[in-house]
Amino acid sequence: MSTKIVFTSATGNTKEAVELLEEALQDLDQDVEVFDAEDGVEVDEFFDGADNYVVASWSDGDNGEVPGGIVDFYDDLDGYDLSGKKVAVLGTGDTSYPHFCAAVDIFEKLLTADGAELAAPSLKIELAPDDDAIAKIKDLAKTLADAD
Ligand SMILES: Cc1cc2nc3c(=O)[nH]c(=O)nc-3n(C[C@H](O)[C@H](O)[C@H](O)COP(=O)(O)O)c2cc1C
Repeated sequence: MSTKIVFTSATGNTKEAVELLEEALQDLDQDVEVFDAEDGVEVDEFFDGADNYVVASWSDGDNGEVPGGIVDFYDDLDGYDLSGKKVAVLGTGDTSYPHFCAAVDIFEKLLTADGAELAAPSLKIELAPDDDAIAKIKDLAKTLADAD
């Protein structure tokens, strides 16, 4: 099985979560490709050639927004046909904001509206991954590896 991951991270928490997911998938003999959204990954190139697709983002704005680093990707996804694609969403956030991990909810809504199927429940992580979050990331990797 293969997984492509696109992420955005400003201070490193989401990047760390993505690196942990990449390692966990590789430990399960999965093929993994990771893309930083700030490098300008195109939606049609990203959603091609893998079994699973993961979108990972931190949350920005007082009421929760998609960060600037991944907003072009987000905008291009609006109305895109993702039927038949298996996706998962993860994000880091801060529970002191009114909408914890808002970008996770925003992406989950858009991806499913585009017809994608959730391969795993969305994963929300408080700031940098702690032991509990690391265990959940490993569970996510296992779910993705087992998805058919
Ligand atoms: C300007 C700003 C707005 C934020 N808004 C939210 C928010 O609405 N919800 C949330 O859960 N976290 C919010 N956060 C917290 C970040 O999402 C959190 O620190 C995250 O782990 C940063 O990820 P990164 O290290 O990958 O950049 C905000 C942080 C900043 C700086």
